[in-house]
Amino acid sequence: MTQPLLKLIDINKSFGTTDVLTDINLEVFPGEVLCLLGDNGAGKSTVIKVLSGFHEPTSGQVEVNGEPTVFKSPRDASEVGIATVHQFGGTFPLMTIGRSFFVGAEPLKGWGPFKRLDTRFAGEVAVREMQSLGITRITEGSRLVGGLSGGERQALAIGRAVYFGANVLILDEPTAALGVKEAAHVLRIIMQARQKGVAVILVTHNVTHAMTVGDHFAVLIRGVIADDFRKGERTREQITDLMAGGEAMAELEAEIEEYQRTHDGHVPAPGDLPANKSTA
Ligand SMILES: Nc1ncnc2c1ncn2[C@@H]1O[C@H](COP(=O)(O)OP(=O)(O)OP(=O)(O)O)[C@@H](O)[C@H]1O
Repeated sequence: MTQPLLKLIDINKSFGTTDVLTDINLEVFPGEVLCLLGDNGAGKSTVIKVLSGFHEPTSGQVEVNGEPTVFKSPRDASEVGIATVHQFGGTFPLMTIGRSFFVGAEPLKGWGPFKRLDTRFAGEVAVREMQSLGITRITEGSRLVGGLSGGERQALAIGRAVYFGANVLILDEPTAALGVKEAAHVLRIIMQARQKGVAVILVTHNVTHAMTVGDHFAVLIRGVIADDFRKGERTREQITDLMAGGEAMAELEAEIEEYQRTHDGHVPAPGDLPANKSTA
């Protein structure tokens, strides 16, 4: 098997006395979609922030292509080809598509003090890259980003990341704010990035979306990987139950342990534990 592009080994992350991630082990290969699933507060964003250089882990090792690597900043992660696209594509509504595509890496034309953005080139490349991801409605690079749909903005951001050489694409809830058709389009784009050999890490609450495009799945509950499996190894119901029930079960287990600790190891009788907080 080829080497993982990116690997997390025994990663722990604490903020002060709060342990947010515990012994996270994950790997992602080229041309593979790894889905990171989990309920609110499970630690998904924190994993992404470790992977993209925003947070240094408290302990553990990140490897890129088998090499131990320390990201001191997001720039370090982006230099090795790790790109993160956030929910709304991280694009600028008042910019043209072309300018937004090249922001920070503007293609210039002219000479010396007369250098200016080559708007035609920028627009052409942006439109071509969006079209290569199946967004054929967009033909003018001079259109404003603010007029694009949510799915089109995602395509612009993903196209940009791939064009600038991303080999690991981290997508943070890319379908969360989209309608059904737009979400399907974004999932298609993810498959296209995967076919280009990009390793995709898809962070989502949506089990259906994950199961549609995922090759490998990790379910986070309270900062721990509660399950790690490949396509076809779990049913949709099993994953949904784990995500919905895992948190409540962990809470109950902690309450029972606490009761036993403070009651000489006795098992709690009915009524001894706090009333059920869940209304589900
Ligand atoms: N800088 C921080 N300082 C203290 N606690 C933090 C910090 N960042 C995150 N946390 C805590 O870590 C836990 C995990 O948060 P995180 O944002 O990673 O979860 P998530 O799975 O991405 O949730 P959501 O789906 O709601 O975005 C939460 O309890 C959060 O309050």
